[in-house]
Amino acid sequence: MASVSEFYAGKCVLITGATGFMGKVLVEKLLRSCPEVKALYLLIRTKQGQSSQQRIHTMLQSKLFDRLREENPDFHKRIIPVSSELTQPGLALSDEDVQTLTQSVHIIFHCAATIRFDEPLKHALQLNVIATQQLLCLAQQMQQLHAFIHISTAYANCNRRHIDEVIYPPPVEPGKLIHSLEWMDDAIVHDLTPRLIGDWPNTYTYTKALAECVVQQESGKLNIGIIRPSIVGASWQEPFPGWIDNFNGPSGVFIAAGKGILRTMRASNDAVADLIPVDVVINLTLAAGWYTAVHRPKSAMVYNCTTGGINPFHWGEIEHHVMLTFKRNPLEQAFRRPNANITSNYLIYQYWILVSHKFPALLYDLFLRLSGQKPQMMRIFNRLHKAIGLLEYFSSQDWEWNSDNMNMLMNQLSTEDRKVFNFDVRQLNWPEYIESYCIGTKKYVLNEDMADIPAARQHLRKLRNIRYTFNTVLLVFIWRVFIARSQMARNIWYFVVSLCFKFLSYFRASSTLTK
Ligand SMILES: CCCCCCCCCCCCCCCCCCCC(=O)SCCNC(=O)CCNC(=O)[C@H](O)C(C)(C)COP(=O)(O)OP(=O)(O)OC[C@H]1O[C@@H](n2cnc3c(N)ncnc32)[C@H](O)[C@@H]1OP(=O)(O)O
Ligand SMILES: NC(=O)C1=CN([C@@H]2O[C@H](COP(=O)(O)OP(=O)(O)OC[C@H]3O[C@@H](n4cnc5c(N)ncnc54)[C@H](OP(=O)(O)O)[C@@H]3O)[C@@H](O)[C@H]2O)C=CC1
Repeated sequence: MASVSEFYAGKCVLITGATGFMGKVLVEKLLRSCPEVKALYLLIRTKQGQSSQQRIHTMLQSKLFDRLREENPDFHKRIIPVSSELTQPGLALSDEDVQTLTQSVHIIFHCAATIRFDEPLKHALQLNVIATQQLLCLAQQMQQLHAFIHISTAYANCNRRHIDEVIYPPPVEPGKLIHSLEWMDDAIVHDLTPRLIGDWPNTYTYTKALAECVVQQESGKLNIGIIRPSIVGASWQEPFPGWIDNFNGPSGVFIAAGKGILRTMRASNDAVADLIPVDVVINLTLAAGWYTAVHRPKSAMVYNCTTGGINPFHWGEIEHHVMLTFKRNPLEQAFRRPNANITSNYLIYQYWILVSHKFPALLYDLFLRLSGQKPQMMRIFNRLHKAIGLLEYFSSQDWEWNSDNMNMLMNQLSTEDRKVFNFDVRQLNWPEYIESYCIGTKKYVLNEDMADIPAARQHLRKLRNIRYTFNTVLLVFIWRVFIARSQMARNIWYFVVSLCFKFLSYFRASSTLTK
């Protein structure tokens, strides 16, 4: 049987969402590990005045492609950008492009989606469900298509505790919802959203559940694979450890904690933190493309791509390793020294929000006002609170995913493919991974130079001295106010001072005697 890279040789691959976090890693890995692949058709919309060609050109300059550029400088020749706005009828493809795609594409990887938790339902439905439906419709017309791989999420069924590798019945018939929302204006949909999404925490997970159902309904004779990654984090090994380029999921939390802004968050210490490195997800996705095309399973195969059941790690442990890493490798211009704690107790959480977030923000904004600058800290904290509020659902509980298909797929690979397309998360060393993840946020998200770490450490020492001074002044001030008002406080104060004095005299006398 052909190996994975032999299978992709001479094949034309269509990818949506190629400019996104996972899409980029997919493009890079496909070109690097399957160098004989014929062409990658990337469906890209124009954005901020940039055409799809210009956007690809910019994307390929990024550090992510450094290794590939070195190994194969001509790699870009296999990339064919196709202008497409997925929320438009017919995916806004030109007739010419439809013809090319239907004649030549062999495998589709559908990654595009809106992953915002606060996306208005109509838009989330348009992109995550209707666009998927349209892409499947296009796929049905493709003459040589071997496999359609849909990227879903492990949280599409987060209303359940135990999640098998099956497509569950949808919360509502997708077609009916699409028709009902068509005539409603945005305000009505907004008011109805909580009722519609029911047990789901946001429009993202809800529409991803509907999308899976659409994939099943519209699959016809297509060979379908559905990949359900959990919380996708920085790369573990490839193209280099720690690569990450966004603030989504835990990355923003790590950065905010490293900068000393975030001091507390609601999460359960003992809940499993189901992070999965992006390169693991992409390796599994490519292997699933191969398996689906070669074995043509009768019904859609679902792959829960998670770590919790195989190599569990908990939020409490993540907190410990994140703090350790940022103390050793501080971020530049930190607001305060990194010191964050997670708690599942609502009252304790509110207390720390007040004392460690709001109070310092107020003080800092006061300082900014007094020095003639625009206050900004309270605004930053309000946004941070909104973001961590949206993540809380995922960090405060855990789920149990069955990953039999992931294990089955691994057993189907040759020894060589298991190395090249490694998704064996038993080998993942969590403390090492979390360290390289945090360093990755510093290097690739914040573009900070590792050579500037001594200066960042110096800045932390300065912040520590400011804190000591501030605390001492505050203590003396409070005590002075207290002493002025209470006879008992004065008596305690005189007692403590005389005790110290006596101790000092005794210490001096005994040291003179011993000389
Ligand atoms: C206490 C420390 C120790 C840590 C241990 C505990 C950690 C617990 C972490 C728990 C994490 C749990 C994560 C669970 C996620 C599971 C979900 C399922 C997985 C998936 O299937 S999909 C991926 C998940 N999707 C997301 O993560 C998207 C979530 N984001 C949003 O919905 C929106 O961004 C949000 C939060 C509503 C904010 O919207 P808005 O205010 O409109 O801001 P923008 O998004 O437009 O961003 C503007 C600007 O700010 C940057 N940004 C975004 N987020 C952050 C952040 N957290 N910190 C700093 N900066 C951030 C963003 O990049 C934009 O910058 P520009 O330069 O582009 O303007
Ligand atoms: N990140 C994670 O933690 C997880 C992600 N997933 C799933 O993985 C997939 C990829 O996620 P991720 O890479 O993180 O997401 P990103 O937000 O990074 O990327 C989304 C991609 O979709 C494209 N896109 C969005 N809207 C349109 C549109 N109207 N027309 C054309 N293209 C569009 C974006 O293009 P543009 O650059 O033009 O905006 C971008 O390329 C998604 O299906 C998501 O549900 C699943 C589990 C976890």
